[in-house]
Amino acid sequence: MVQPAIAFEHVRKEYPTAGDRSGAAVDDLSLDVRPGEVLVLVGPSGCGKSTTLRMANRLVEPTSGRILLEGDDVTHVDPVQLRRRIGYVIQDVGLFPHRTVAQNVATVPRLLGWDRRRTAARVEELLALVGLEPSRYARRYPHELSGGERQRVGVARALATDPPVLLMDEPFGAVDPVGRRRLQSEFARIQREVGTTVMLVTHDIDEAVRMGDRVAVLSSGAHVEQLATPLEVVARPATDAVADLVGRGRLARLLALGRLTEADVDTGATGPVVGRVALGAELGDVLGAFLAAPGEGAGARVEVLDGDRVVGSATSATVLRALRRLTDASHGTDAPPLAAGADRVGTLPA
Ligand SMILES: Nc1ncnc2c1ncn2[C@@H]1O[C@H](COP(=O)(O)OP(=O)(O)OP(=O)(O)O)[C@@H](O)[C@H]1O
Repeated sequence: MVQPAIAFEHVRKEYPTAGDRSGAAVDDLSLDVRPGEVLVLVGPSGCGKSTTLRMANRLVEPTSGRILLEGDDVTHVDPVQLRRRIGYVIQDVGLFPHRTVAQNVATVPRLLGWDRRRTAARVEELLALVGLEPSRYARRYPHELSGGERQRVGVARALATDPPVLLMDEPFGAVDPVGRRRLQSEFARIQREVGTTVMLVTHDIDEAVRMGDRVAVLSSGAHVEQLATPLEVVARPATDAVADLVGRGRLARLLALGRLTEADVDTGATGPVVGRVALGAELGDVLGAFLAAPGEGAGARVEVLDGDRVVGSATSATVLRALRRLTDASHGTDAPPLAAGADRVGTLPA
C-alpha cells in the first residue's frame, strides 16, 4: 500500500479551557490523506475541522494519538523542518503588512538561508504560477491588493519551498462568490501542476465537492460521517447528517458531478437528433442540449460520441436513468430519494 502523506491515528484533542460541558474538540479521529490528493474536511461550525488541520503542523498538540507525515511522527520532527514540509494557508492570509509581496513570498526561503538570487528566482516563478505578474505585483504592499490577490500571495508563500503537503483553512472564505469560483479553479490547476497533497477545510459543501478528490464529512468531535468521492457523498449520503449537508441543491450537484457512461447510452432510439455530446459528458450538459432545442418533443435525442465515433444516443429519459443509477441504494448505502432534503440548506453558517 502507498504510504499516506498524512495519517491521523486515533487522534484526540481536548482543550483545557473548554470546560467540562463540552466533549473533546476531536474525539477519536483516524484518517489517511493519500499522496497527491485534495482531501476536503467539511462540516458544521465547531465540529473540529480547524483543530484537526492545526494538529498536523503542530500549531495545536494532540491530547493523544499519533499524526504521521510521510511516515514520520510529527511530534518527533523539529518544528522548523515541519513547517518546511507543510505549507499553510488561512482565510485572512496573515501577510506581513509592512513587507512587499515579494518579501512576503520569500519569508520561508529567507528563514532557510537561501541566497538572494535563488530566492528572487523562486519568488518570480511563484507569482507567475498564481497569476500575479511579477513586474506589477512584486513591489506592492498587501494593502494595495484585492482580497483575491492577497489570497494568491498567501498560496504563493505557502508553496515557496515546494512542500509535499499544503494545509488550507477556509482559503477562499474572504473572497466574493465570483472571485471565489475563479480562485478555486485556478487553485485546482496549480495543484495539478505541482502535485502537492492538500488538506482543505471548508464549511461550504459546494466548495467541498468542487475541490475535493475525496470529501470527509465531519460532525461534532470530528466524527467522520462519510469519507468518499464528491459524487458518492452527493449521490449516496451515508448518514442523515450528510444528507442534511448535501440537502438543497443536491440535484444540481448531481447533474454537475454525474457523467454519461457507456451503460447509459441508448442504441435503439430513433427520434430527431438535436445535438451531440461526448461520452463522459456531465449529465447537466446532456440535459442542456435538449433545452437548447425547445421545439423538439420527448422523443428527441442527442448523439453520443466516443472520439469521432457515434456509439448511440441519449434522450431525456437516459439522463433520468443515469441519475437513478447514481442514487440507487443497491450500489451502496441507504440513499434518501432524490427529492429528500429539497427544503434543506446546503451551506452551513460559518
Ligand atoms: N483554543 C481553544 N480553546 C478552547 N476551545 C477551543 C479552542 N479552539 C477551538 N476550541 C473548541 O473546539 C471545538 C472545535 O473547534 P474548531 O475550530 O476546530 O472547529 P471548526 O470545525 O474548525 O469550526 P469553524 O468552522 O467554526 O471554524 C469548538 O467547540 C471550539 O469552541
